[in-house]
Amino acid sequence: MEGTPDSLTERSETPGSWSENPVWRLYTEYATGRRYAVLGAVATVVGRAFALVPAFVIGLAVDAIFLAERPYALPLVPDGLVPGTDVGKLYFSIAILAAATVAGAVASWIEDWGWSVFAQRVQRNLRVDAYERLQDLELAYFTGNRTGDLMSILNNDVNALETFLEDGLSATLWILATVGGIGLILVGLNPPLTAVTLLPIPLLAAFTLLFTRLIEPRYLSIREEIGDLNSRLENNVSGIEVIKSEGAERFESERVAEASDEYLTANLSAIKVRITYFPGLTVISGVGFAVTFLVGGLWVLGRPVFGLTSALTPGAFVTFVIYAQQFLWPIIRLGDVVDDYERAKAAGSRVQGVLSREPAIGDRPDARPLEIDRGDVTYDGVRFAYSGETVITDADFAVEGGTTVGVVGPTGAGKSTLLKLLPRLYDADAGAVRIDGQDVRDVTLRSLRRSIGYVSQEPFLFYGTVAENVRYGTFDAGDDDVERAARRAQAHEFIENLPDGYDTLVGERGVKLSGGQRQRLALARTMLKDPAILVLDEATSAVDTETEAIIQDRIAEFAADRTTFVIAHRLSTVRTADRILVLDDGAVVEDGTHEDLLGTDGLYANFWRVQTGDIASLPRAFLERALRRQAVVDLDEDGSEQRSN
Ligand SMILES: Nc1ncnc2c1ncn2[C@@H]1O[C@H](COP(=O)(O)OP(=O)(O)OP(=O)(O)O)[C@@H](O)[C@H]1O
Repeated sequence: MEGTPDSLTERSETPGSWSENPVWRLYTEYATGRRYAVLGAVATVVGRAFALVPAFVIGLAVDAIFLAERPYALPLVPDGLVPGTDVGKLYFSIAILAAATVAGAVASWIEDWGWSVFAQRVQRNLRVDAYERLQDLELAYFTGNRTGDLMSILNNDVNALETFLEDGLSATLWILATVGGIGLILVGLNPPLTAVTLLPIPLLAAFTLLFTRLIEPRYLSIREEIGDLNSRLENNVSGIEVIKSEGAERFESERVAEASDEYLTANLSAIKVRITYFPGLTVISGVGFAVTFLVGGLWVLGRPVFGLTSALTPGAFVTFVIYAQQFLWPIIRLGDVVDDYERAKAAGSRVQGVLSREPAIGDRPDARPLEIDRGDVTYDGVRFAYSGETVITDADFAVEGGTTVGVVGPTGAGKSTLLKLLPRLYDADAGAVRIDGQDVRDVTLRSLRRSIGYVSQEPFLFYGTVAENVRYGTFDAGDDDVERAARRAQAHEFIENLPDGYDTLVGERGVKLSGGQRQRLALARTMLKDPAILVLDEATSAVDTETEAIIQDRIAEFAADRTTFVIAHRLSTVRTADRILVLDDGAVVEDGTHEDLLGTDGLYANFWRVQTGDIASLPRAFLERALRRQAVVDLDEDGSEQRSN
């Protein structure tokens, strides 16, 4: 529902959804460099094959050179290549060991390269897609979630998924190749002893299952805590001016410490489980290995175990024991993979929360581009609520194209909200907003927003040059157009006085501009866009009255042939408007020209008295209401602003 965004951490309950299997989903949807994964996979298997060579050659050398128990025969190596003397065979064995080591190192390089390129590309694609989907979501989603938490999803969670792809997938294949290859060799060498080696496997599997059950909720809670911590840090860095001016450093340090403590607690809880798991795996496989060594050793000595025996030469036993150790080691490494996978899964469920959310405001399937004729705007029985809190109770009015309409009213009356329904920053809950007879929900968002210039109360400047900020949204505009727009918005003079003129860097880390200068840049941006409909939401509130008078002239000239809404507290800003709408508690209570409204002697007339300093003649009822209204906007216990009635 509008205004009630889902929680970021909401997880899909669909069985088999990709939060259950993030790797598969990532692989199928985001892998553009699959050939790199294939290269990595081939290199993993080939590398494993080279790693098997030493144990085999050492066992063979013991039996053939030192004990003369079997002939020196290597698979794939023609007998003619094998030297005749024992010393020659020893050198030959060492040469093979060296060659296998070098070949293994080359394979390892290719393996790392292949998997890394693959994982980095998936990470890039996933981040870009998650960002695109996020920015398509409606404004309510952003006001309902914390910036730091969203950043944490786009950064930390996407990175956690990439880590698994880079290390986890290659390690899984490495384990499969090692266990499969060595398992086959062990069976070939001695099936009964292989059965002994396999004894700890069911125990390892049960232990791993228990680990995943315990670690899963802990990793999810870590991801949530890191989101909380990020939000706190992001909020404090943005609000550093208030922290300093309020002397709230200690208070904020404590809040950061609290969030860090919660993150620490969540981490320690997971660490306790993880550090128990790894030694547990080592103990189980170590005991298993000791049993293999004992049983095999007794068999080499010709002693049966539980009535069972098997023929085994010392060299074959050496080979078997080295392989058995190599067989159990990957199973311990499996712990790392399971651990990485569990982290990736927790991160995946959060990324999925973004990816699976459909924008509440988007184009209908049959949406057509908005066609502007005269620029008439109609609000037809419009109602709107933020999270169930009704703000627009009934807006019903029609504005003729080309008209300039002032919108005034007490603070919190719903003026900004009313006009945010026009470019569909929010959608009305009931009724319809129409432009030239077309319901704004029936036209494409792109065409709608191209046709409306919205200058908000607190304009945002991106880090970049002044020219880039003015050009924002009309990216193909030339320098002359930018300058013309800046002159119209009465911004050219102060821009020329900046250190690098239009090339001065502004926004975060750039030159600091005053509120009035920012507003003029935003105005220039909208004038450059040249929209058919203009909404100025307190757009000149921060400039001094003298400059405002000059801007008013320019705005009037610019607005002459386009439908314009001007929200203002300073009534002088809207005095000359063709028409003024007075809003109170979400409803239009008065409608007319400045003179009409003074004649009506209602809310507007009283505002006018306030602004002309004629306080003495204000009716008592108006003053009492104004005082009551001040009490309406209150702070709740969390410190967030709320309407209390
Ligand atoms: N994103 C939001 N989520 C929830 N409530 C909101 C949101 N934005 C505004 N409100 C609430 O809606 C009411 C109307 O706000 P709005 O900004 O439209 O009033 P306004 O008349 O423009 O006020 P002002 O003159 O102070 O700018 C206020 O009570 C405000 O607290």
